[in-house]
Amino acid sequence: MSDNPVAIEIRHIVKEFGSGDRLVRVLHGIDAEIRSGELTYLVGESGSGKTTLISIIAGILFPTEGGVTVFGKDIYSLSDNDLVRFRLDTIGFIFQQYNLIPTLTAAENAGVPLVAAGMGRSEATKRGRDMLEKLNIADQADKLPKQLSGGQQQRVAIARALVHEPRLVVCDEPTAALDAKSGRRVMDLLREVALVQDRAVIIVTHDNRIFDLADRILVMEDGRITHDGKEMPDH
Ligand SMILES: Nc1ncnc2c1ncn2[C@@H]1O[C@H](COP(=O)(O)OP(=O)(O)OP(=O)(O)O)[C@@H](O)[C@H]1O
Repeated sequence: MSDNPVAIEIRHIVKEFGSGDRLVRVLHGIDAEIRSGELTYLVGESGSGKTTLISIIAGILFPTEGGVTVFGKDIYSLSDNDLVRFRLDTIGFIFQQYNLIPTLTAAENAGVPLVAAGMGRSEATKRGRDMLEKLNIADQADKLPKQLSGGQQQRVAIARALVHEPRLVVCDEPTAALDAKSGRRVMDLLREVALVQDRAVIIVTHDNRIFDLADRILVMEDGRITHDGKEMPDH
């Protein structure tokens, strides 16, 4: 186990959907710690509960039981408003679908989280542009999403996730749509740009081409964590 400080503490998380006869328990009391300064992967078969767990960690889905502390804040004891604010300030999301706004340029798209947090548009776009520069696509900053390749759109989405310098970055299948080389490049970028001191990155992935790039792998099966280590378990 590494000596890096604990960034996220997950305490006995139970999640149920539905009620009565239709009640399904999807997470069965999960305890785990995610450390800062590490790329932590969450791996498991379809339906094992990965998206449900990261949604709870990211403060977008309330657990049925249990709690989550993110950088010292017990997020489910916050008021709704404080939770929204905490999420905006602290968390960056990268989804498999890029969800770029088609009518905004790349730089404007990258600046969206800053506008959401109250910054003026021109300053937000400038910072969006700076982040695109870090990701080596400054020359695409004034284009609309439809004028960009898939890999370029992916980098705009990454810029958007990182522009407000969130301490926690949550990625759902960030490399699934990419060829092997671009996938590794995205992981290098995440390590370089997102993973500075006091920050944490959680990546949900099925992509065994990038398993060797993890600092830590948590394997989920049927709503439980069944493996926690630097490498995938032997089969
Ligand atoms: N809103 C919901 N209502 C009822 N069941 C749900 C709901 N959301 C998820 N589930 C169920 O919870 C289980 C876990 O789903 P989840 O999306 O977390 O899995 P996953 O590991 O992320 O899967 P995938 O890799 O396919 O995205 C599944 O059986 C799913 O059908």
